[in-house]
Amino acid sequence: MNKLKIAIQKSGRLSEKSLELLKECGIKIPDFKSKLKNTASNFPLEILFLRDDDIPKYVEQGIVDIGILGENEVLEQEKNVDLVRKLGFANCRLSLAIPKDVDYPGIQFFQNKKIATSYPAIVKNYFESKNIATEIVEISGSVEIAPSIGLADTIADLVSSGSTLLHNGLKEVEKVLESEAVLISNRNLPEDVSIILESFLFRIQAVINSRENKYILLNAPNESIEKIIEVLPGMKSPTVLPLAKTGWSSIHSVVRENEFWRIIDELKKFGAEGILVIPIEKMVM
Ligand SMILES: Nc1ncnc2c1ncn2[C@@H]1O[C@H](COP(=O)(O)OP(=O)(O)OP(=O)(O)O)[C@@H](O)[C@H]1O
Ligand SMILES: O=P(O)(O)OC[C@H]1O[C@H](OP(=O)(O)OP(=O)(O)O)[C@H](O)[C@@H]1O
Ligand SMILES: [Mg+2]
Repeated sequence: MNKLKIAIQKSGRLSEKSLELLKECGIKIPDFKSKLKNTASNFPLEILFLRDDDIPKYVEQGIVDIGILGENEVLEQEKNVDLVRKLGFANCRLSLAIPKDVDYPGIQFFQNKKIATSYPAIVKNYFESKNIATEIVEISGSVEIAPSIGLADTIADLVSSGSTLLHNGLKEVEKVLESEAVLISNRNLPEDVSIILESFLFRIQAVINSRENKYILLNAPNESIEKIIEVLPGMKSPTVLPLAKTGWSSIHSVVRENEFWRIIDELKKFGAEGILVIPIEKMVM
């Protein structure tokens, strides 16, 4: 039987979360730390552990069928691959930063400036679209050091918490793009491999749904049930069960993680009590 071949980052910002995703999809990889190529024991998947920069090329050439890496790297390399789906981790942005004591009047500041970056193609396209002439200095890491050693006037690099910029005397002035981990695929997958990919994506969807949602249980006076149901969407509609105490019911539903606190406040207003919120292991819609 044919296998789906996936490339994930060997070590770095994406590796742990990529492996965690496979694990939550129920895929077992024996002895994964010591082998750069491995086979899952319970799913037709072969895993290659690579430098993230090499993944787009391998996917384009069909050496692997799919890969997990940062959207920033996919955009930079402009390879012929399909971006299949976003994965909701390794969220960051590619931003322009300048020395913190320098005034920033607006994007024209960058006219004729030297910009150090590991993302020359993205930065070049960005400034070309704005008709601003710049000189790009390509470096592969420790980009934030460039202005302080006279290598460039400014930088374009990935930012998440902003602490690297802060510790290197820089301030963020423009966001070029937002990025997160994505799954990319070769454009000409054989039929049997596409079928395995579909089944893998189905599992990923269930895992991501479960991460984005919580199961909620609460008790409410019967006269509030209608109002409470209005704020609790549920997968179809909430489950309502009578409690032993007359005039009261237990309501069960699913809420989105990012709406959770707003919903809780409304529920309390309608007299909800004993609210329990439980993580969901897997969620198939
Ligand atoms: N501070 C951050 N917060 C969140 N995500 C980040 C951050 N920095 C980088 N990333 C994401 O993680 C990806 C991998 O980053 P990492 O620093 O591990 O890459 P690398 O040094 O090029 O690794 P490799 O050794 O595999 O070439 C980046 O392309 C980006 O998508
Ligand atoms: O805004 P922050 O939370 O400080 O994160 C930003 C830093 O993270 C990334 O580097 P990383 O630590 O992955 O090192 P590397 O570039 O050497 O791989 C990025 O290149 C920035 O330097
Ligand atoms: Mg790399």
